[in-house]
Amino acid sequence: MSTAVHFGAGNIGRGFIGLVLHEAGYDVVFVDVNAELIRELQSVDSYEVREVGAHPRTHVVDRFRAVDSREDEAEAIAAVAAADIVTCAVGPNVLKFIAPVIREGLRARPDDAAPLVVMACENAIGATDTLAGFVLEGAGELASRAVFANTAVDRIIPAVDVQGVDVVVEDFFEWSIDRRPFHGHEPVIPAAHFVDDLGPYIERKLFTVNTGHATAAYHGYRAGEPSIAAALANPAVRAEVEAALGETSALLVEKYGFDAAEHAAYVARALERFENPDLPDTPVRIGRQPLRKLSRHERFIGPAAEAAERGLATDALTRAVGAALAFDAPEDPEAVELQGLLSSLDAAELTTKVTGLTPEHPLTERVEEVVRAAQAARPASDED
Ligand SMILES: NC(=O)c1ccc[n+]([C@@H]2O[C@H](COP(=O)([O-])OP(=O)(O)OC[C@H]3O[C@@H](n4cnc5c(N)ncnc54)[C@H](O)[C@@H]3O)[C@@H](O)[C@H]2O)c1
Ligand SMILES: O=P(O)(O)OC[C@@H](O)[C@@H](O)[C@H](O)[C@H](O)CO
Repeated sequence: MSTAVHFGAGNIGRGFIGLVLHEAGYDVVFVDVNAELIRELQSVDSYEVREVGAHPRTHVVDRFRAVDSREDEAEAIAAVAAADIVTCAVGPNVLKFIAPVIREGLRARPDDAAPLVVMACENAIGATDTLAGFVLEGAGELASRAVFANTAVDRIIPAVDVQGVDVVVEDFFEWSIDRRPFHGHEPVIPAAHFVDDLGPYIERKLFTVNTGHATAAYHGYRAGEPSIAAALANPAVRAEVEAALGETSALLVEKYGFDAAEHAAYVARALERFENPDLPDTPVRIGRQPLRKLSRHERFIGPAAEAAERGLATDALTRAVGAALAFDAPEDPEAVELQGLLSSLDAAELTTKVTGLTPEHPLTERVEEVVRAAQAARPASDED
């Protein structure tokens, strides 16, 4: 039996990647550091993945086990050493923390074992390359023991409060995997699709689905909307989302030669997905970790910088940056840190630190303007 080790038994782990690998015939080993989640997974023989939307369907995942890598790192390492595939969905900022377990798992593999397939499933460009860098740091000799392949993952899974470890997901998913590192020996995962060039897929997804989602979330949050559906029902918010996606569409169509009508249909589908009435989602989940989302190669500055370099419009994307700067959800550590930076740095310092834009970049002046506006709009407080 083939085995897949998946790091991150959260929404994507259980509701998307773990399910797809299970249905591809793999025994799945979930590795997580959330002790309560692992205990819950260890206490059941199966869990349900409930697809909601126009085509509702329920899947049962029943060939898995769960390991708490904080409690029992040796077991997690042994699972990697014996696995055929390792995947992860932990968040891009967490890759460095799972790398040592994967590294020691690689080291423990039999010398004659087939190379381990390693694929990060994160909302970030080149996430597997980033993971590979951490895994092989000081262990370059292990490179021949693994095949690292970048992927793009797309399925909206909010943190719906369901009983136990069942997961509610949208009735759509897309998992695109770069086939080039496999040199013709791709793993058999029928529901995934292997592509010769992942670039267009990951940028289309990140700069359409995630840019649109985050634009709706940040403008919606600032407008006081409680859900993403309500945000998109707010005409002013919807206009901002459509304008921002108009700008990323112009970039993607020019950069990759996408058919404009086909891309417009992809955008329209994304908006429909956001509004799924059976999938309550919130601005706070979608806007989580604003410093990550405002960083240089992410869903706002990534496309806006490239659009500015091409002389394309960026006003809506920079307005979305302004809305993101007002995201002060107290339960989000990055939102709290961002508000601290807004009060302690000047516009130029904050722009450089948060967005990674150089002072001479054609987008920088416009971003500094929205930073100054955000700083001026912040309520005065004692410590300011
Ligand atoms: N939820 C979605 O709609 C969605 C869709 C596509 C992509 N993504 C991406 O998938 C990734 C995970 O998102 P999610 O929504 O599943 O988040 P999540 O919070 O539901 O799951 C993340 C899991 O990682 C675990 N984790 C944290 N540190 C760990 C460590 N050191 N070792 C092992 N596990 C660890 C957490 O305990 C949690 O269970 C993110 O990159 C996200 O951007 C999410
Ligand atoms: O997961 P994040 O924090 O990168 O972004 C929040 C949402 O936009 C994201 O989870 C989407 O639901 C997902 O990327 C859809 O495929």
